[in-house]
Order: sequence, then C-alpha cells, then structure tokens
Amino acid sequence: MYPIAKLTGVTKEFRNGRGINGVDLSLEQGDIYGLLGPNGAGKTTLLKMLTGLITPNFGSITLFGQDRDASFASVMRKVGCMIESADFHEYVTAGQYLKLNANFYPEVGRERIAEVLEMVGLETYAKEKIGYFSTGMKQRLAMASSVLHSPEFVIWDEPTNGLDIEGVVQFRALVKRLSDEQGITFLISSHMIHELEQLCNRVGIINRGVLIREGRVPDLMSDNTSLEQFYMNELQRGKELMEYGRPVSGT
Ligand SMILES: Nc1ncnc2c1ncn2[C@@H]1O[C@H](COP(=O)(O)OP(=O)(O)OP(=O)(O)O)[C@@H](O)[C@H]1O
Repeated sequence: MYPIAKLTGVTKEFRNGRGINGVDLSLEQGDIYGLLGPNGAGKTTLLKMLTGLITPNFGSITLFGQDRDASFASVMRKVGCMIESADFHEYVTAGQYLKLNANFYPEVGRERIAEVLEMVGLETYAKEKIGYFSTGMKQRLAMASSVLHSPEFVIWDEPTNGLDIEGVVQFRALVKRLSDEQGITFLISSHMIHELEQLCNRVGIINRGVLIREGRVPDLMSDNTSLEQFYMNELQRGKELMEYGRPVSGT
C-alpha cells in the first residue's frame, strides 16, 4: 500500500530567507496526523506545498502514490483542504455557497450539501447570508465545504480557530467519525495541543522550518506526562542546540 502523502526533502526558501527546510514526511492511510509548531514555524507553508499553492524549491511530493504535479487533477480530486481563512462572498447564503462549490463535482447533490451542513452543526443556517455569520460559523462552513466531495485525505490548517467549546467538541467527533467510518486520512495543524493529543495517532513538531521530531503519540509521550510537556521539552532542546551546540538542561 502506498503512502497517502509523501514528502521527500521538501524545501522552500522565501526571499526573506525563511520557509521550510528538507522535510521528509509520510502519511499512511487512516492516520490522523497533527502538525505542531510555534508561530512562523512553517506549518501553513508545508500544507500549502502539499496542495500545490506554493511550489517547493527542492524535493518531491507524492499523493496516493503518484507524483503530485504529474497527476495534479486526479490526485487533488481526492483531497479536501482548508488552509487559512476562507474568502466568502458575504451576500450568498451558506447553502448557495456550497451549491456553487458543488458545481465542480457532478456527483455532489442537494442531499450531500444538507449532510455536510449537518456534520458541522450549521443545518439551521443553510438559508442565512454568510455576511451574518460569526468567525466560528464561517470556520464551520469552510470545513463543510472542504469535505463536500467526500475526499479521502483532508488537510485542515488550524480548524478550531474561532470555534466555541461545543464547536471544538463537534470538530473532534467529526474527525473521529470520518476516520472510523470512512478511513479518511487527516493532516491537521493546530496550536490546540490538548485537542491533538486526544485526536491524533501521530504528530510532528516543526520549528524554524525543520521537522524536528515526529512519531506515534504514545511513543513520543512515553517519557512525558503530556504531549504539551514533550513539545515544550523539544523546543527547549532545539533552543539549547542552537545556542550551545548541545542540550544542557537534560531535556
Ligand atoms: N509568501 C511569503 N513570503 C515571505 N515569507 C513568508 C511567506 N509565507 C510565509 N513566510 C514566512 O515563512 C515562515 C513560515 O510561515 P508559516 O505561515 O508557514 O508559519 P506557521 O507555522 O503556519 O505560523 P502560524 O502558527 O503563525 O500560523 C514565517 O517566518 C513567515 O513569515
């Protein structure tokens, strides 16, 4: 079985010298993979490169075992993504917005639109203009839109941004449901480390553009009481390596 997504030596250097550097990453079918890292670490850049929004300077990317660029249309058909906040036309309703997106997918009908609205708890707002939506409601709508065409691989950048407590709980249940029932693979970047700890089977930590650690959550946490503690230790270790060339605090 091929990996759902595989990045090999993926590098992007922006003109300001920042970006990401030599990332190797392989996602297997059914993974719920959490991407963690400080602000500006390179999470969004990595997700954008996976989906073709940014072209890497070096490295290769395969999706579903195929070269991402050579088979772009066919592989991207199986990917659903929500990267950075969606740009909505404020004067259309949630239902109309999804209907517009559904035009790209002949197999997506009215029932599927109702289904995804229900999935994200917006079923009573189908006929409301997006201009009246709160930040969290727009986030829910973007999430609904990203799974409209029943993708096999879902990429979400900070999906819990703006969600209320109920929304976060629903989000977690939705990921688990789609993973358990349909075997969908997820790549989720988030600062909500407790969410990722509960949700993900694997996580990776990216810092200053480098994937510094990654693995199965129970393995990474074996010497730590929580994923948060592991994460803080790893960042501290990275800082010491940069400053002193070796870890000094025993982390
Ligand atoms: N188009 C661009 N041109 C120049 N620099 C960029 C560009 N896009 C991102 N960067 C820089 O690349 C680095 C990584 O940015 P990125 O948005 O991937 O970080 P992030 O981990 O998603 O951060 P956050 O958690 O704050 O959303 C940052 O230092 C950012 O300033």
